[in-house]
Parts: sequence; structure tokens; C-alpha cells
Amino acid sequence: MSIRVAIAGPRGKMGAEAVHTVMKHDKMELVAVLDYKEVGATLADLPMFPASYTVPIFTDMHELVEVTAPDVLVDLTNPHAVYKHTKEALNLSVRPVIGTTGFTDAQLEELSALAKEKELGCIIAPNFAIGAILMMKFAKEAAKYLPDVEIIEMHHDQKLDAPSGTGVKTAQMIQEVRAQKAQGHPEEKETLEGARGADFDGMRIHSVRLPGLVAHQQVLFGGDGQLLTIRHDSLNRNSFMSGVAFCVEEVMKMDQLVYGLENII
Ligand SMILES: NC(=O)C1=CN([C@@H]2O[C@H](COP(=O)(O)OP(=O)(O)OC[C@H]3O[C@@H](n4cnc5c(N)ncnc54)[C@H](OP(=O)(O)O)[C@@H]3O)[C@@H](O)[C@H]2O)C=CC1
Ligand SMILES: O=C(O)C1=N[C@H](C(=O)O)C[C@H](O)C1
Repeated sequence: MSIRVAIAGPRGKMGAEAVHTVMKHDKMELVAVLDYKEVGATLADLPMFPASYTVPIFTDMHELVEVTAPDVLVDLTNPHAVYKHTKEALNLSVRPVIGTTGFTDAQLEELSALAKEKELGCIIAPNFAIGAILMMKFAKEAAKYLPDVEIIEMHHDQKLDAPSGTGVKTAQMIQEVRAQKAQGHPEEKETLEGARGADFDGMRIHSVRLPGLVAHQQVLFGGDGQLLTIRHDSLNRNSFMSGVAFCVEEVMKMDQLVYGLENII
């Protein structure tokens, strides 16, 4: 039996790519998409999709679920919409697979409790690319030995959240193994605010936004007379799609929320 999938954010860079991925997948059926404005009756009305994509577009999650009964909601929208979508999906017994970034810790905790109460799988994946997951795992390992760390994440200039979800997740994973320490000179002073980046438990995260970039991150470790750099580059959005498909299949087997693909690969 096919997994019935709905996608929120189908006109976006990631959403459109995910639409093609699910349409092509032999174990999935794209039953609906969710937009927030009236853009057409089906995907075939949108210029970026072929006429054969007669998948209905909804602007209301309750109606979408009532009419098309999806098993999974894939959300690729923005930090303002995603929390509401995830909560609504869980309350309607639809399993969320969330790629959208920008959750607060409190939101993650609340959604985790809700998924547990509903005994529903839910995956919140700050990064779907296997190379990025490996970068984070390798960075966590390196931090055991080299606790002086700076994260430099680099993205296209249309990105709404900073630091990136991947940058935050990397810092959280490193925090699990790194003895807390403030980096740099104890008396260092910024003569221009923000020059030293964001402070995450003493580690620094720097966000670069430029046209031409897609999604890139390097984690720099400094030690006596040596520097280790772990770097990952997503060169296009196809890099995320095998992760999206993997999560849609995995979430059907789960009964709780998982934050980060490193916990299930
Ligand atoms: N986990 C991962 O591996 C990855 C995650 N991301 C994350 O995915 C998200 C989307 O990224 P990207 O595709 O580049 O962004 P885009 O801005 O290209 O796409 C977002 C889309 O969502 C639409 N949208 C906004 N609000 C709603 C809503 N309430 N309901 C339905 N649709 C809505 C937007 O419409 P409009 O333009 O009209 O506002 C837009 O079409 C971001 O949070 C990004 O960080 C990105 C890449 C990989
Ligand atoms: O907005 C993006 O493009 C990306 N967002 C995710 C993030 O915030 O980490 C994943 C990837 O870096 C691309």
C-alpha cells in the first residue's frame, strides 16, 4: 500500500523538489498540498508543475485531512508557519516530517510531548542531506578532543532564520560531549557588535548570507599548532531528497518525535 503524503509549501524551492520526489516514488502517493493563499485548484494550475500533476491544493489543514486523509505531512514552509502546522497535523493524527527550521526549544519540547501522547511518529530534521548528518557526527567526535570550536554556516540570501537549523543542531550535538568553556581571550571586546558571532555555550556560530550559495557549513576546531576543518556543501536541493523520502517511510514505523536524522540512520 502506498503512503499517502501531503506537502506544505509546494511553491517553495524545497517544496517543489519534494513534490517531484513524492510524485516519482513508487511507494508514495501525493494526495494533497497545503498553501496559505489561493493559488489554484490543483498543482497543474501552477507554472512550475506539469499538467499531469492534478493534486488538489488546500489552504486549510483540517479540510485537507478530512478530504484526502494523508498518512504523512511534509512541511517545507517557514519558521512562522511550521509550529502551527506540526501541531495541527499531530492533533489530526497525521505524522509530520518537518524540514522547516527555526523551532524554539520550548516548541520542540511541546511537540515531543504531543507526539508521545498521541503515540505518533514525528521527524523534525534540520538537515535531510546524509553528508550534513555525517559532518555533524564527525564534528561531535572531534569536539571530544578539540573543544575550541567555531561554526561557520553559509546560505543563500533568501533564508529567513539565522543561525541555520543545521548550525544550531551541530552546536547542540557538540555540547553533549564538550566541556563547557568560553572561547577566545577572556578580555576580548567587540568593537563592532556581532563581530564574534552568536554565543552558544561558549562556542561561536557565524552566519553568512550571499546570493550564489545554497547550503554550506564548516566546523573549525583549533588546537596547539593545528586546525581541523570539517566541511559539507549542498550544491542543489536534490541533495536533501533521499532524506525526505527516507523520513516519510521511517515516520510510519515510529510512535514518538525524533529531532535530527542522526538518531535514526
Ligand atoms: N531540513 C532540510 O534539509 C532543509 C530545510 N530547509 C528549510 O525548509 C524551509 C523552506 O525552505 P525553502 O524551500 O528554501 O524556502 P522557500 O521560501 O523557497 O519556500 C517556502 C514556501 O512556503 C510557502 N509558505 C509560507 N507560509 C506558508 C504556509 N503557512 N502554508 C503553506 N506554505 C507556506 C512560501 O510561500 P510564499 O513564497 O508565497 O511566502 C514558499 O512557497 C526553510 O525553513 C529552510 O530552512 C531548506 C533546505 C533543506
Ligand atoms: O534554508 C536552507 O536553505 C536550509 N536550511 C536548513 C538549515 O537551516 O539548516 C538546512 C540546509 O542548511 C538548507
